[in-house]
Parts: sequence; C-alpha cells; structure tokens
Amino acid sequence: MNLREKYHIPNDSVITIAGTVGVGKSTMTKALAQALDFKTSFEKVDTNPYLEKFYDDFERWSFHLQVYFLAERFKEQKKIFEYGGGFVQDRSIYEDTGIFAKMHFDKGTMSPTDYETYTNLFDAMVMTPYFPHPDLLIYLEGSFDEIVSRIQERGRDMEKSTPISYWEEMYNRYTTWIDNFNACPILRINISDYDLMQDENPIEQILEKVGRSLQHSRRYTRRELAR
Ligand SMILES: Nc1ncnc2c1ncn2[C@@H]1O[C@H](COP(=O)(O)OP(=O)(O)O)[C@@H](O)[C@H]1O
Ligand SMILES: Nc1ncnc2c1ncn2[C@H]1C[C@H](O)[C@@H](COP(=O)(O)O)O1
Repeated sequence: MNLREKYHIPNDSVITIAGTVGVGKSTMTKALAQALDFKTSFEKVDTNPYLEKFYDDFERWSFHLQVYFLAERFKEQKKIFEYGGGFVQDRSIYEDTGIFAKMHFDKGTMSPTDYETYTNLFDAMVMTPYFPHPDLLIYLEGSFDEIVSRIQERGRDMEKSTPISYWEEMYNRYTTWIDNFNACPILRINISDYDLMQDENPIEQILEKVGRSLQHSRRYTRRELAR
C-alpha cells in the first residue's frame, strides 16, 4: 500500500503550501510531493525578471512584479487543472493579493491606481466560480526569529539586504490574514512541531493530518453541494 492509500489522500488532490518568506514552503512542497508521488508547482525565483529590481526599488517595480506573479501563478493553475490534480503547490495565489499587493499599497510603495488595476485583474481572474480552489491550504507558521534566521541562512542577497522591519510587517500581516482566510480548507502546521530536517522525518505524521483534513473538507463540500 502506498502512502496516498494509507492516509486516504485522493490522487487528484491539489494541496497548496502557504506562509511567509523563509518559513519552509519549498522544503515542505518537495517532501510532500515525494511522499505522495505528486507533481510540484514551484515559484520560479531565479528566472523572475522583476524580483531583484523590486527589492532595489519597491515603488518603481511593485506593480510590474505583481502582474508578473499573477500571470505565472495563473499559468500554473491552468497546468494543474489540465493534469487533473495530484499536485503540491509552493505558495498560494491568495497571498499575492492578501499579503504582498496590499502591504505595498498600504505602505505607499504601490499607487492607489496601480492597486485598483491589480485587484480588478485579480478578482476577475481568481475570485470567480470558474477558478478551481485547492482542496487544502497547509499554512506553515513559526517564530519570527526562526524565520528570519532561515532567510539569512538561505542567503538570497536581495532578501538579506532587506530591512528586518519588512519581514516583521509581513509576519504580522500573515497572522491576521490566515485568521480571516476562507477560500478553501486550512491545515496549520507549526515548524517547531514538525522539523523535516530531523533524522526522524515526521512526514507520515503530516500525511495523517493531511488525509484527515482532506476527508473532512470533501465531506463538507458534498454536504454543501447537496443543499
Ligand atoms: N525544517 C527545517 N529546519 C531547518 N531549516 C529548514 C527547514 N525547512 C526549511 N529550512 C531552511 O530554511 C530556508 C528556507 O526554506 P524554504 O523552503 O526555501 O522556504 P520558503 O519556500 O518558505 O521561502 C532554507 O535554507 C531551508 O533549507
Ligand atoms: N506577490 C509577491 N510580491 C512580492 N514579492 C513576492 C511575491 N511572491 C513572492 N515574492 C517574493 C518573496 C521572496 O523574496 C521570493 C520567493 O518567495 P518564497 O516565500 O521564498 O518562496 O519572492
């Protein structure tokens, strides 16, 4: 029996991993996809033509970057749909608007006109009945100090030279965002409870929780559809 069968995880599930920069989304995406024999959908950082420019000058590049990310994630979403699911996705599309675009607008590094254009585009593309939402959003959380030390350790120059206040603002916004998120079911995982780098890899404990959350959410969806 494979791990998908063991934990009752349907073959066509779409699981998205959310959380602040450096919390461990890519690491979790790889580990889960490997255990489940699912495909992965990663954010491409190295080939992003705007990201470094954005960290150099938020005001000049924030709109370009958001439109770029939206297009990339929408293409990935289409690919996931065409394959019929069976994916783990590194970061959800909801964080682009709920965290990043909003934060730059609130801080004055995205103009009101650009923000309105962006949110109109986002709503037209994503917040419709035609957009397939993930079956489960796994939210990774942990202490701010641990997350900042992971960003430093990973060593992307553009992130290392960004003031710590930026990461702190983002961290606080994530906490509020997840408490109000309702686009799909959520499973919260604290990085201090499940350390994927340990010798005793806790992936099966995570799969057990994923399986239970997926069954619960599918039962809920069926009940809602029957109403
Ligand atoms: N469980 C863990 N324990 C220790 N370090 C970790 C763990 N998970 C990830 N890391 C490290 O933290 C850094 C950020 O992880 P990453 O998966 O790239 O985060 P994200 O995709 O959320 O930005 C990387 O250097 C990674 O090796
Ligand atoms: N929507 C976004 N706006 C600004 N910056 C973003 C957005 N999505 C991702 N990013 C940045 C944050 C990090 O520097 C890299 C990759 O994110 P990570 O959380 O490490 O996967 O892109």
